[in-house]
Amino acid sequence: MKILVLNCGSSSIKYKLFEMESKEVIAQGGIEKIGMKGSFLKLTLPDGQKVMLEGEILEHRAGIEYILGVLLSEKYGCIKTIDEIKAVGHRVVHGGERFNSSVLITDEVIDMLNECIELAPLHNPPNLKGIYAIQELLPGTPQVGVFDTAFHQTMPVYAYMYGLPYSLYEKYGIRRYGFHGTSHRYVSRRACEFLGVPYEDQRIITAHIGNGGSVTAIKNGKSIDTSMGMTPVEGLIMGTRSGDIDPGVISYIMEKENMGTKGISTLLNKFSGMLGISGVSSDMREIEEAIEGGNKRAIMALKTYCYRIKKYVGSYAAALGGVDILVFTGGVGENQASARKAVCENMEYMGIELDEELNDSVRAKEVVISKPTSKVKVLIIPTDEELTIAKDTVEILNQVN
Ligand SMILES: Nc1ncnc2c1ncn2[C@@H]1O[C@H](COP(=O)(O)OP(=O)(O)O)[C@@H](O)[C@H]1O
Ligand SMILES: CC(=O)OP(=O)(O)O
Ligand SMILES: [Mg+2]
Repeated sequence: MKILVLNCGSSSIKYKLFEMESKEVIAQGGIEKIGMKGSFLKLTLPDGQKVMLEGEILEHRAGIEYILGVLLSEKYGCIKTIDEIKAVGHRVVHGGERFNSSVLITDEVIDMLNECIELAPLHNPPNLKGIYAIQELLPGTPQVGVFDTAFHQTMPVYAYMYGLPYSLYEKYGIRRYGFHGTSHRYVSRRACEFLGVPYEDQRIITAHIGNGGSVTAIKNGKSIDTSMGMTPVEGLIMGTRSGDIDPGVISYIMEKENMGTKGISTLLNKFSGMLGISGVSSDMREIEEAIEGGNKRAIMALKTYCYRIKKYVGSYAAALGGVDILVFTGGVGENQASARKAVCENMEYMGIELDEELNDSVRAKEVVISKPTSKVKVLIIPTDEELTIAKDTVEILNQVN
């Protein structure tokens, strides 16, 4: 059975087509710069080769049509007819309090997703565009929504409530929701399978550090706290997002710089984080290059970045009453040894003993990187949000059929 997974962002669409019997990815790629000059589709061929196909892709529907065309094409395709795609699974960023697990997309669900737009004005509209496009282009094909927020719906009230007037929670749903749930769920479970321990009685901290990043505390298989909040800007310092700051700073900047709400939101989401501190880039590889060249601000940015992750690990150890497993994932977590080392440094008191040599020599594979004597097992688990979405999609199809 073939399942198409879509991750529709504001200017991009990532896709993977899975053959579920073998869990194999039979086609993958992404469209970037939708609605801008120079939009293109980049696909990875089965032999790993990358191909760029340029095209005027003005909106999401056209993008998905383009993707389906490529999947069917003689040159780069892998299916003969469109109905080989049995279902489509979508990454949906914000499910509010309405969704604590993946769902079959119905008209009622679409109405609820529209209600969640206010909570995630940047993320949910493109997700919905992807759903509408499939309704039109593949009519009758079941669609499943897999939410970033769903896994964190188990957080206790004292972890998700802000210190604000309660009426704002009642009126607008202002509370902490958390994101990257699909990734935290997948890597925490995989880590337990890999170690051969029961998921249901472990205290786990997962650090998903990519472009966006979040840390989650998982107790007995349930998320009990996570570093992102009502929006994905809270918590860690990220590629371009500020993470935690004193809320007083916001009104101060707005006043001093004569900035409106749009301006401050763009500043915190797009021009802050590693990019803002270093002045070099939001991309960790470019930061590393600058550090090698002795760039002081890049060095400071990386220290600040790692220190924030370390503080979350420490606070979640407190929330969990101890830690059994610490997992690193995401582009940085999987690949950058120096960040993992900085996070784990001087944490022996907590039972974290990193095998530094091993940590330096491994990347992007499932591996234990702590010493055998370490009380906390530290692991790298490459995340696979798309496979998780595809599996959820099959599970839901089986439930409704
Ligand atoms: N080999 C590497 N070494 C260091 N950082 C890397 C490496 N590969 C990827 N990264 C970093 O991972 C980040 C992107 O992570 P990823 O999880 O792919 O992002 P996204 O949140 O967009 O899915 C970038 O900062 C990138 O520089
Ligand atoms: C929700 C979110 O922050 O996602 P990403 O890190 O992929 O931008
Ligand atoms: Mg990612």
